[in-house]
Amino acid sequence: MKHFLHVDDIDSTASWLSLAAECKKEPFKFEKKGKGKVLGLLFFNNSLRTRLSTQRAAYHLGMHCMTMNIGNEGWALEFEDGTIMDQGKAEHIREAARVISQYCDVLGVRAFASLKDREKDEAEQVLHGFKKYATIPILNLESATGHPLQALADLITITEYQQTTRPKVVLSWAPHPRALPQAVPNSFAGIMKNNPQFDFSITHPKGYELNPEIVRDIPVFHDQNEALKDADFVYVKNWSASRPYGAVLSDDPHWMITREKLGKAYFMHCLPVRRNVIVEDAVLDSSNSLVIEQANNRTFAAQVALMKILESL
Ligand SMILES: NCCC[C@H](NC(=O)CCC(=O)O)C(=O)O
Ligand SMILES: NC(=O)OP(=O)(O)O
Repeated sequence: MKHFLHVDDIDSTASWLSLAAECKKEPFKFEKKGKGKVLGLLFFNNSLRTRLSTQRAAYHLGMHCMTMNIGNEGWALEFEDGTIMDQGKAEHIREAARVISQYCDVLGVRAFASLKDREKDEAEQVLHGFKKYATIPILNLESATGHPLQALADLITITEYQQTTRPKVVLSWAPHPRALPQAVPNSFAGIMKNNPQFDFSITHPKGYELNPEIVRDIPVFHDQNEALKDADFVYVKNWSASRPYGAVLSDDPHWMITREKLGKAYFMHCLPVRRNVIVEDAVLDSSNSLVIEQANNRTFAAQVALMKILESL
């Protein structure tokens, strides 16, 4: 039984990418693989792309899909052990995960970082709670620290559009009015690190350092203009600071991506994106923007991850 929790669960980039291309060319080629199987999708947070693309991927594989906004519609879940449950939490993860495992064959979970309690976020309390107590494989639909399905879709997109063997890919921070998680930039940096064929670097203001275990030798620039020079792909995302944990230290509009800054590069973002805050209209409305193609590749990233899980059952 294989889970898909992290970009490191992609055991061979080449084989996953070629399977994604096969699925994209002929989406129903493997429609017998999931026959009679049920995919459960649990959302503790909002979603457009992840919810619909994963359902679509399940359809391509002949799986039945059940989706629940567990954060709003389910019983409030307790994750701590030994608690006297006389407050707001009605059900313990120990029962909930085992019960769901009787109804589903694979379980997708979306549970963002709280951005309040670093320890709980880094321990992936929700995702790992389901992994520990469910008896079926778990698919990460964006957790506290990672969004591997997004990173896989992004990798598929870059390989489709790259014009040189070693394109320059830059991950750039951009301003946002709210505090957002580091899950997307962590997984994008992680998948780039696992694929050294790309000339990858990161740019962000001081104080927005990503997880040092992921960043390690990746070049980091605090001067965005210097970082973006001659880039082929500019992947843009806001994230909140690591110290103080979850803080918004800067809303400097000079970090917004403009047409002038982008030059000839392709623009990438996982969506949803705030127009004229993260990036100006002229970029999103130009042929340099790959955001719609990235969102399309979410279906095939999910289809490949589900196929790998189904093969392991
Ligand atoms: N799944 C893709 C991104 C999800 C989330 N973005 C957001 O919550 C943006 C919401 C806003 O713009 O208010 C994030 O950054 O991890
Ligand atoms: N990119 C992404 O995960 O989008 P949703 O949050 O809409 O699922």
